[in-house]
Amino acid sequence: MIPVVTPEEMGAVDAAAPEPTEVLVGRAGAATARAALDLLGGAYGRRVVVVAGKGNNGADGRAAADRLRRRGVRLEVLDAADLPDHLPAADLLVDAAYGTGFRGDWTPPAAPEGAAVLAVDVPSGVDGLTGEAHGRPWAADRTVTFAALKPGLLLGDGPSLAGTVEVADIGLDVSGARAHVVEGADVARWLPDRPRDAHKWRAACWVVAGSPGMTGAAHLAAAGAQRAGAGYVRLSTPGLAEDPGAPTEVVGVELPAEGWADRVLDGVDRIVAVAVGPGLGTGDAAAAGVRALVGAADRPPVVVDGDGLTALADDVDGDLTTARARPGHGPATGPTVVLTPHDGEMARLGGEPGAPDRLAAVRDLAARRGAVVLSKGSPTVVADPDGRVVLVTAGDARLATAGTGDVLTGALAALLAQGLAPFEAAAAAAHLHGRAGALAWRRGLVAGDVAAHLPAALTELPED
Ligand SMILES: NC(=O)C1=CN([C@@H]2O[C@H](COP(=O)(O)OP(=O)(O)OC[C@H]3O[C@@H](n4cnc5c(N)ncnc54)[C@H](OP(=O)(O)O)[C@@H]3O)[C@@H](O)[C@H]2O)[C@@H](O)CC1
Ligand SMILES: Nc1ncnc2c1ncn2[C@@H]1O[C@H](COP(=O)(O)OP(=O)(O)O)[C@@H](O)[C@H]1O
Ligand SMILES: [K+]
Repeated sequence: MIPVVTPEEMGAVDAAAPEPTEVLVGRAGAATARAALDLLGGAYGRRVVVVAGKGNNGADGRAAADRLRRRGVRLEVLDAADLPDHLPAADLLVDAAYGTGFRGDWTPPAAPEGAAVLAVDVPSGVDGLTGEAHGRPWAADRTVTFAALKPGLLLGDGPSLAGTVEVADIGLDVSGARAHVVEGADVARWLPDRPRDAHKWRAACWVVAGSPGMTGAAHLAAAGAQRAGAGYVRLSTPGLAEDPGAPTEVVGVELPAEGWADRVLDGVDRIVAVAVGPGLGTGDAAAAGVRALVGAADRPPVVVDGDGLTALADDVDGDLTTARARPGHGPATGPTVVLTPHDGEMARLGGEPGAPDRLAAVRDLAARRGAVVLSKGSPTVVADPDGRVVLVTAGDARLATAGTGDVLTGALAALLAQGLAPFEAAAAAAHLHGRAGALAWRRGLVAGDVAAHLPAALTELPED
């Protein structure tokens, strides 16, 4: 996992550092110079313009300039507060105007024609916390950031202005970071090996989704569960007697349109995880069923999505979502519910989509609900009530097609069924879902393709 530290948290890390700022600036400058040489493909005779501000970000840029000059680079260092209308010609522009201490607005003159742009810590003008661009910052080809990623490099305008991001170790201790970016190696570590004596019931899940005449979401969730490694998938659409369109290997179980939660609770003995909500509808019977199931003291871990989330809107203090799972089902301590809202559902749950500090907003909602919250988007953010947060950057705009959220719900249930704790199951599902989209088609992707490529995403994970 790659640590992610807010500008404010970075201030505390900095204050706790045993070394003086000049030493850290020296290392930051050295890392910047290395990245510059890499971008330039050499040193002697190359032309570099460094735009440096009056704070430590500027100091990093000046330290890099000193090193590059010693290597034979033709250097010009310009004061960010006093720039000409036209910057001199250059092979590389080093953007060291402002870093995490930026405030206000920044609309500099255009970058020199043809010059590559290297941003120091964050592209100047991009808010290190929110990723919001103020003014018209330069779009970097590469950003060298120090000690840890900053949220602003991952959120809002950050990803499109930062280019390729490299984290340079400058000797600061970021082991206390509360947020991380998930990598394939993490997912590989969390996934249990299939035991030699595996049998299908070891990873059985029950998908309760869809409504008569609206079965697509249910099929996609079931397919997501199958392809993310569930041993057995039971599918029920309340009020629907038969569902000939369901995937072949899925076992259909009939549920009445009303009062179905009791029937589910009666039948969950061998079921390790439940998914509820996609396409269920927003009628009273559906909502009552979701509330009764989620609030039951003897249910397996459950992932709630779509209309299931709407049914939980009034459960503002998490009375239902903090119900304990049945002993032996799910983790002995910690949350047993995962909520997977998109921004609209997030608002319905009383969360704050579009909050300036998105990580804090998701963390707050998880704490209030006593549940893991997976906030869908670019990137997806997962928070545990204990304050841990991960960002999943694997997915991209290819996933913006109807039904992909249903696939994610099923995949998440399958990972819960394989024994992952809710926080890790959510993070792993989002990662695999994003990778599945990336491994499928570049254009024309539909949600079923994402399910179909989950095995490829599982297979490409590094050996643990
Ligand atoms: N944290 C660490 O451990 C380490 C951090 N390091 C580096 O330090 C960077 C943070 O440094 P920083 O705190 O000095 O802030 P920085 O981003 O240089 O900007 C603040 C200065 O700019 C000014 N200013 C701001 N906006 C402005 C505007 N629109 N227009 C005009 N002026 C404006 C502001 O002025 P003031 O508001 O005070 O008037 C103040 O003087 C960080 O990103 C990283 O690169 C590394 O060196 C090593 C270890
Ligand atoms: N631009 C994007 N970048 C990354 N992921 C995206 C993007 N747009 C959508 N997604 C992902 O696609 C899925 C959409 O889910 P959801 O909004 O529930 O759609 P649906 O209800 O149609 O299934 C989520 O996993 C979301 O994170
Ligand atoms: K900068």
